[in-house]
Amino acid sequence: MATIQGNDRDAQADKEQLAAVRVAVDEVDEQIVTLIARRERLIKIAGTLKGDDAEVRAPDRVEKIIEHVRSAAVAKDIDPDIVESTYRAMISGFIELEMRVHKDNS
Ligand SMILES: O=C(O)C(=O)C[C@]1(C(=O)O)C=C[C@@H](O)C=C1
Repeated sequence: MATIQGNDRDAQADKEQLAAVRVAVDEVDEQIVTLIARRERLIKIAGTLKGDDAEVRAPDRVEKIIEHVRSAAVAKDIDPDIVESTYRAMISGFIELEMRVHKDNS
């Protein structure tokens, strides 16, 4: 009878563990998208409250947010550069959304 031995068993265990890790990653992604949806609702409201395009883009506010999330990353012992680049990409998308909302409201 064939049995799984040595390296084969390790490879099989790694595959199973990777599958479990991917299930957990998918769950985290669901939670992140839920939070992004909440953030989007707030950004849309902000877009109706601002006076002009410069106020929508608010570069000083963006830098404050980046500073804040970098500190939060350091406190959680994760890479602040990954958090910063994620936030810059996300905020850039939200600025375009907020610009559209602002234009529709003015
Ligand atoms: O804080 C604001 O004023 C927002 O509108 C939010 C937000 C963001 O997505 O974080 C969006 C646009 C501005 O450039 C700054 C920040």
